[in-house]
Amino acid sequence: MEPPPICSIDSLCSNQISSLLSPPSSLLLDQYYHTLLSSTHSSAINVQQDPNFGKGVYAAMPFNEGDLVLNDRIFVGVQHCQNKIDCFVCSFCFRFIGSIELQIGRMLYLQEVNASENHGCNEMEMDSSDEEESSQQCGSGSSSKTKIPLPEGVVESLMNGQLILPYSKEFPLPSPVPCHGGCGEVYYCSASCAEADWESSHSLLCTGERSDPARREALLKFVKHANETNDIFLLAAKAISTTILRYRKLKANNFDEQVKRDKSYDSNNHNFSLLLEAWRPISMGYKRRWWDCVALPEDIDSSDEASFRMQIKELAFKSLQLLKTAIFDKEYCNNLYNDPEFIFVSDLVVASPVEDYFLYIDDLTDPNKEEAEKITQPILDALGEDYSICCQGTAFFALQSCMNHSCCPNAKAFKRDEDRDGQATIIALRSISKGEEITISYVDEDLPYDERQASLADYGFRCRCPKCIEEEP
Ligand SMILES: C[S@@+](CC[C@H](N)C(=O)[O-])C[C@H]1O[C@@H](n2cnc3c(N)ncnc32)[C@H](O)[C@@H]1O
Repeated sequence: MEPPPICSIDSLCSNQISSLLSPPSSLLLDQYYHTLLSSTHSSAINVQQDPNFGKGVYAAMPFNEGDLVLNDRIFVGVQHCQNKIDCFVCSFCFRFIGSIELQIGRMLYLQEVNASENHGCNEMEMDSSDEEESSQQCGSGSSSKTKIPLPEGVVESLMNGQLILPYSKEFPLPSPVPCHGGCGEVYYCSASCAEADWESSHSLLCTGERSDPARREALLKFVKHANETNDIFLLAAKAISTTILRYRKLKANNFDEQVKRDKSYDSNNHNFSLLLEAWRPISMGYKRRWWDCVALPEDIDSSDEASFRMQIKELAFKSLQLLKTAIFDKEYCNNLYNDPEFIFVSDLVVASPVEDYFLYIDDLTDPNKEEAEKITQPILDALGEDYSICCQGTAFFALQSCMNHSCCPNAKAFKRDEDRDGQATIIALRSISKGEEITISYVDEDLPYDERQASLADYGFRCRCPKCIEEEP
């Protein structure tokens, strides 16, 4: 197979690219995380470096079992393509929107359309998920055998608000706010989320009538390619767009000041340092090349690994070229990011209010339960197991991504009842003393030693936590 062509930018700007990709200095790291922790009021933790494990998160105060250690905001995140059929969520904070009726009606309607068109997205799904995981990820249709369709017109009545389900008022959801760029693709839980998303990335990625027609066409090609291959490219597009927009903002704010201060300043150098500044949240994160760390799918023999990796490397290049055509920014593209290195991403999960609703109905006592179930049972039968599908996606969390793994962790990522959006919530599993490292488990820590190491190999490292050192044969 032909290796992908090397873009001339690599040779023209190789110095700048390598300076962007080189690991940040300890001083920069300390300054960055100090500022990030104070701006997010996360005074309970700090980020320190260890010669063996790199960055890690440490307790700046003691925690008791069950205490909240960290609520980490999403820096960039995307909902998985197929999950969009099942869960209608805010495109910025991933909170469920609309109403219980709209969630259910929309899910049943879109599952039906999807089944009849029979063209799923992510046909070449290639993240570390195994088959079971990716069927959960796709959600739709996973339990179609046990589903009993609703009488005609019911789905429509759920979607248009004519049918109100008993007790659904106990689960109010924010009204959907459409994207003001007019793309009709994304919705939000509030005007402030719509604005924040527009400002941070969507103004470059919107395919609505406010965008230039040539760009729109190029963007649609990029999105189609991502949907047909791997939606990690959509996350990368958000990260790149966020950087470009941060850069433009920094430049606009700094330019006049610099000219006033220093009439002989070198604008090229200055712009490059602003670009570095804009890229900082990503450059500080833990990064690896995507095609190197994607787990080898089970149906691919290890002797074919090299050609598999070459194939997905080409996919990444193709995706990057399509994105560049769509959101070309001369200064950004000539200086930054021609090499799809990817930040360490985490799963994004938000529990479904539809599941909570049916659990609530189940907990009612007769005669209220009996009365409610006359209406809700046929709906539950139509949904099958899909009634509990949660919002799933991938996101980059600036602080959570600094947390090292341990097979005997003292904290875990856990959604509490009040956590209704995509933020990463970390809870103490036991008492943690001040100064102790806070660790989470990336895999099931109850698996035997060999299986843990095999699972962690998908994350690209061999675990050296105290439990593994002790159990090492
Ligand atoms: C999400 S990052 C954690 C933060 C990272 N230490 C850093 O410097 O940014 C995951 C990476 O940290 C290292 N790491 C985390 N836990 C480890 C462990 N238990 N044993 C060995 N390396 C570990 C591995 O290099 C892994 O790929």
